[in-house]
Amino acid sequence: MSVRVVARIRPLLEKELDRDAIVRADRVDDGKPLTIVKIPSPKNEAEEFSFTFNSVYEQTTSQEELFSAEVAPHVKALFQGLDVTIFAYGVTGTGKTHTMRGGMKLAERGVIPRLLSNVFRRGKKIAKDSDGETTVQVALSYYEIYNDKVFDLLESPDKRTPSGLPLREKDGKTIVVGLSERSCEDLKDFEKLYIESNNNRMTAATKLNAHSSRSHAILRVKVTQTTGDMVKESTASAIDLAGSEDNRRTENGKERLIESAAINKSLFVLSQCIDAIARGDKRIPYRESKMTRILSLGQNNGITIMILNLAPMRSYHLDTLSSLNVSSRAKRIEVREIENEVVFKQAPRATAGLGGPNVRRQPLRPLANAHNVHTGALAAKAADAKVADKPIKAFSVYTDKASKPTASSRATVSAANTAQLRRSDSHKRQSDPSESLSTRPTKLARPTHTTLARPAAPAPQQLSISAAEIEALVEKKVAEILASRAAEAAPVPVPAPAAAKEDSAPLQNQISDEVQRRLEALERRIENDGQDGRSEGLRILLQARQAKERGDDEGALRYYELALPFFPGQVKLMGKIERLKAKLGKTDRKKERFLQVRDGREDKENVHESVYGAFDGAGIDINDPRWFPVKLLQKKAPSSKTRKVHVDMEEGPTTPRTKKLLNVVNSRDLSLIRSLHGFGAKKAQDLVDHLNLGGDEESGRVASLAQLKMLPGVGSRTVERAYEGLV
Ligand SMILES: Nc1ncnc2c1ncn2[C@@H]1O[C@H](COP(=O)(O)OP(=O)(O)OP(=O)(O)O)[C@@H](O)[C@H]1O
Repeated sequence: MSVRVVARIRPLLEKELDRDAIVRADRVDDGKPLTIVKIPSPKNEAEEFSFTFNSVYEQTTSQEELFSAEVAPHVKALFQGLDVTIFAYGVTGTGKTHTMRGGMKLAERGVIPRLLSNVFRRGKKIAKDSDGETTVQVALSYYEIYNDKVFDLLESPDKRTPSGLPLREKDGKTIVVGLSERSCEDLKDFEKLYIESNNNRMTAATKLNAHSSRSHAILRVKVTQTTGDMVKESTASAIDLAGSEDNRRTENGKERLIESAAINKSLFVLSQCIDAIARGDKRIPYRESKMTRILSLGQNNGITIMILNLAPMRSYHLDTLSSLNVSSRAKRIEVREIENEVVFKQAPRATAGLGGPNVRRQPLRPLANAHNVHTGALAAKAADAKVADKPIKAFSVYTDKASKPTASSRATVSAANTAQLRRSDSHKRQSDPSESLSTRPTKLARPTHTTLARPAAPAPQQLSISAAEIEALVEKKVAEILASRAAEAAPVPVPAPAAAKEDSAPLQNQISDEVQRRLEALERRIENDGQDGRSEGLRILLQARQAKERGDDEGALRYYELALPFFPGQVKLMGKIERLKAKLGKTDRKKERFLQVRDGREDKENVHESVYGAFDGAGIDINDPRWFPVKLLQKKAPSSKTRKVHVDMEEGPTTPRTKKLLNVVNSRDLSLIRSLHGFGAKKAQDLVDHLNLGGDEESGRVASLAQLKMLPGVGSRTVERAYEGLV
């Protein structure tokens, strides 16, 4: 499975003015292809956000150029049996339909007709080259998902039922019951069908765009190649997604809000799936929305191309940032190292403010969560319900490649912005070593946030930061640094506890030089810790936690097991492993029994005995340090005290200590027996039960230590420990 995420900036439309264009394509270096989208910060024009993609297509890119670069190369793969899925994602009016469907003129035709044209051409060539031995059939289905309901676009709208077409599982696949499929002979055939069915597509007016598409339109092109008995089937899916705009800026009515909630939910799941595919996760949450479920997204070997459509206009500013953010998450894995960079410019640009005569599209209310994926309240709710801990945007922050920010330029960054940046920096990844050094997130960048956050003049509270507060700050920062390290190694950022972030926000703005110094010292300490493997272990643990949080139990188990050698004998960690194993049906009962001992669910004191008694020869490698701390494995030579006990038990006279021990045992008093070393609750209870079976206190009396050690469940080691414990 592979994902490619590209951005396409549409040209200015007739009434749009050049001076209102704020989105531009850029490259990491001269001579390199365009891979960066740059957009100013809505809060501070002096700052510019950079989002990196696999490829960026600027305003002048023609339909032909886009198709040749992004889709045509995969037609071959389609005929080799791979599934190809192409999405157009973006805000209403950014050119999704133009990209996928295009105009009527030949040059304006979009991805879909070009794809079909290529498919028919290649199909014919294959048939010809095989002298007719191989036949190629092309069949289409075309449907839309509107308000989470599936409607067949090849059928007339009056045949629709309000609930849409049902889904069923068949042979492990999700099928849309009753969805029609039409075979297509050639391009003309296709165009006729496609034009007809597009008329059926649900469109509804929103304030943003009178022809706004409020449904996802999915065209599936099934290619069947038959050679004798051999049948090869593959599917190309082209999806024109519904607009991803923020409801709060569209003044939608109730009906539109319901539509938007459904759209946002499915787009959210889509972005999660794309992310998961790109990370190479085993678990893709494709079942969580109808669209991804029907597409079985990420379930087969295949190629997914996501085209992010962008309007260059200022009036789309916040929505553009939102969708850049979503798509960059998807892209992050492909271009791992330099996504979502925030570039601090040297000096504020003398650009116009956010207003302007051409700002027609949205009132630019400053939204605190400008970087959220879907900022609509309903979407947030849906997202909360589905994924309680949606990963935070992974903004890497680095200094402008031309020069590092000077003190003065740093000072231009507002505290609010830096708080936002700080939140994200904990998820920063390492730079791609292949990138020039100047473009890499510099180490300087991370601590700089705190410097940036420092008010120009020290606030009075700054002086009142107590040692405890500094400690708390340092703690938090360490957690952030560790999380950041983990994020560098892991594909997905760890969501740091929201509460902690909220708490720290006001304080972090007051970070003093002292804190800064201590943070640096701590960083160094963590670096040094790394040498003894502990921080590596912590990093793996964090990865495990991330996997667990995204519901990937298999992955979590793998990481926990990997972390175990760094923390041999760690009871909690082993407990986690066993619980996960139990959940995944992988429990080894014998190991579980051992863990009961280790967890204190069984007698901890008796661990030696349990190790050698219960597990000896039971298939557990007791020399495996993952399971047993070395200390416990080394059978110690009996101490002089132990030897004394042996003598005492076997042949020596009854000492006061022996008497005392036997008295406790013979008292049959549970709490007294439990107070003995080596006697946990269960062992004590077993002993009392056994003694009670033996008759009254006189007849059932234990007369010697040798007799005591013969009792079931007691053993010589227990007796030794109990004896030693009685000082
Ligand atoms: N690359 C382009 N070249 C020329 N015109 C374009 C381009 N992209 C978009 N347009 C024009 O911009 C307008 C909006 O595009 P389009 O309808 O494709 O947006 P959309 O994202 O599909 O919107 P919706 O979500 O409402 O369907 C249309 O008039 C379209 O012709």
